[in-house]
Amino acid sequence: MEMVSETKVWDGLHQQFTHSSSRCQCDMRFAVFLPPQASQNNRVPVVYWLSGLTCTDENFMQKAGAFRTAAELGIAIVAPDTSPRGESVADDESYDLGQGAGFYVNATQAPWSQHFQMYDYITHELPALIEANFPVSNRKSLAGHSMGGHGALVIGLSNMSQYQSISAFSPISNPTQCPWGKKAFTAYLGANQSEWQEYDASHLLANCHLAPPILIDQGDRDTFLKEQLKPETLQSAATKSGVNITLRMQPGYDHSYYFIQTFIDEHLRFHYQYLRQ
Ligand SMILES: N[C@@H](CCC(=O)N[C@@H](CSC=O)C(=O)NCC(=O)O)C(=O)O
Repeated sequence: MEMVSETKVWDGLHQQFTHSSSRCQCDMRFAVFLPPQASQNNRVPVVYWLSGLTCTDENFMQKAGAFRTAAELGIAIVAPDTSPRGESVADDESYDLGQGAGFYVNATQAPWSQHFQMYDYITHELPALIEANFPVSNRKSLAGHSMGGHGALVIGLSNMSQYQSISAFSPISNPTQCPWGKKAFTAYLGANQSEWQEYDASHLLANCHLAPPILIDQGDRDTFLKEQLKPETLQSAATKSGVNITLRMQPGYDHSYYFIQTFIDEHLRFHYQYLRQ
């Protein structure tokens, strides 16, 4: 691991790193916020934040305003990049495919499959790296926005014993049935749509009987709401399986980090209930 930056904030530390990823076969970048309570004698729990399309490790850390409450509660935050990157990594000229748009899946199709293994990277490689190198415990939760909300729901619902809780802002809730998801899944997973289901939160939720606590916030003035996000499908899936989720429609809010900034404290306090021991 190589440190790229270190900055004191709210008595804690914001740090950025690059490291060589065995799963993605390239250098990957992530950011960490360590609260002041973190030390080798006091390992703190972690919220993994998964960002949306076009984001890097920096969008959430710079725009969400999460550090004051994370420092108060003693929660570390890890924000990975949203895809592999680099000149030797496959890309597409559109903003919703390729670099910056990894969709948290393990790609099976050329040219993506060599590096785009984001599901395994987020689920296995990154937590192992974080737990080996930082003063954190193995108690962890997932949160994310839009494409990252999809990632948080899919990874949390598929690995329930690993995560204490899941939250999402404006998640892509039914990616097999929306334009962003169809485009990405066709490219990364191929044309056989039965291979897509394991990465669709609505499908996973409809077919499970138990889930970690789930909180979702969605702005009703989000321009992506009807065509791309479809939270009503997630609610129907939860109703079908009898799993309880909290889905809050927030009047007047859009898809931006202004919305995330408004409710991030509530999401951190939600996770804290389940992360503290
Ligand atoms: N056309 C826009 C679309 C990109 C966008 O809105 N990205 C969101 C996530 S959308 C779903 O995953 C985002 O978080 N942007 C970064 C930010 O800091 O706001 C565009 O090209 O920007």
